[in-house]
Amino acid sequence: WDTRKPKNFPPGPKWFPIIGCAWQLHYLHQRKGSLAKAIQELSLQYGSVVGARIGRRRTVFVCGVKTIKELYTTDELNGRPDDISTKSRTLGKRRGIVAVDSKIFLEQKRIVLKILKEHWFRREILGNVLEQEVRTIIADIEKKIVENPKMCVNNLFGVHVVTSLYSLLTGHETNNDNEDIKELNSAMESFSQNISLIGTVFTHFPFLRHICPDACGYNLYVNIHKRIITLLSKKVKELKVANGYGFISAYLKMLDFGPNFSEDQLVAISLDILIGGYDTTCNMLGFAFLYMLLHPDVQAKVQEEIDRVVGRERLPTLDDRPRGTLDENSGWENPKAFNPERFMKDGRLTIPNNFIQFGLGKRRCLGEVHARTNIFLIIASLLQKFNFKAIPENLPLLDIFEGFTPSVKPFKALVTLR
Ligand code: HEM
Repeated sequence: WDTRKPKNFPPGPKWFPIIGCAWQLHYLHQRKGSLAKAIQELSLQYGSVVGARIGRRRTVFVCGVKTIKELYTTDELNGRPDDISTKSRTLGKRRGIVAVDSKIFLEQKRIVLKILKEHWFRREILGNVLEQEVRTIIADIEKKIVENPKMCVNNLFGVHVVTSLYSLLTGHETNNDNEDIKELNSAMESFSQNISLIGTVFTHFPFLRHICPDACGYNLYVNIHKRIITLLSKKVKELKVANGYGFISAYLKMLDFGPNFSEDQLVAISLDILIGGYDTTCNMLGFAFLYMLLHPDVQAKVQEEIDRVVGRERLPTLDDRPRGTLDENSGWENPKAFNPERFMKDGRLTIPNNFIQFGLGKRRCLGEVHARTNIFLIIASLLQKFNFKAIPENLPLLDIFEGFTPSVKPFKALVTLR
């Protein structure tokens, strides 16, 4: 609760007793509309590394590509806190990959990547599963067009993203798949709307969970994780006798590899895969389609390219990816302009070093192959089949909703068959 800053702590706003600088951050967050913008504002004053204290937690914010890269690639900064938020997600003990560090982290991440490479990141498996899933999204949209062509675009993906992650985990090898996917999708929706990566009231003021566990978000946090863990534990039990081909079955065969391998650890890793893959993929798709609405000229160019490379007779497949360019978009020279063509040099796709949306170093995203494949297939296939137009009386805004990770606020589009 000390208001004095430790020696060498990065510069930042003044600390008050108990709350630290939570109030200043909250005020700036409200005024700027998103935490990222609030931190950018602070970095103008204090530099690219800003020191803060929110309740008990000392927090350091890092701004700018150069400093973020340094953060990702400095080993000492790959640790994770052993606190109430990392423990209470997995029933009282730190488990999985995201919330652990040191040797157990390196060992478990290496094994997970090995299993994914051998069992999932293969053209004939990942490509086929995701291509099938895209056909289901298209059928859903066609049905919706008949009912009402004005539809909420960012709600179109959740259940499909869950289904693809569920396939990765289970290989769809049990009897209750549909009911389980429904429950998982509902839990993941609740997760991404109510839980924030930057923490919530009880993570910054842990004592509040004993005084007002509902109001400080503790009960919700524990209950949402419990819902997901209960379902995953049931799946692990079923797959112990089903002997399937998904990630869970492969890991179950390794339970005698050492003291860090257990069913609880397997459930926690599966939770990490869902949490790492759901919100991020849905949000990236939300942003991509919002930009397509705001920039119909870019949408038309992308459609022109799909028609030229793939045609209209069949859906785009993974094999078309090297011949298309639309899954890469971010910008540096004029970052606020939506200009995917900035990544084309001499007719070839050229990805700059600063393109680090999947992180870098030891903590780099382990689902990158899955995410890139899924995003490519969904965007290419939907733009081949449909036109997405803004609705004049309901124009979408680039307002940020701060869920688990930032997303665009729900928006509607007029969707028609091309
Ligand atoms: C567009 C989609 C995605 C984006 C933008 C994204 C981004 C990231 C980033 C930046 C990190 C590093 C976080 C850190 O430094 O702590 C990360 C880690 C992670 N991602 Fe992804 N991700 C995406 C999709 C996925 C998918 C589909 C999966 C699962 C199949 C996944 C699973 C994970 C896991 C388990 C980690 C933790 C790795 C670790 O702690 O070492 N992600 N992701």
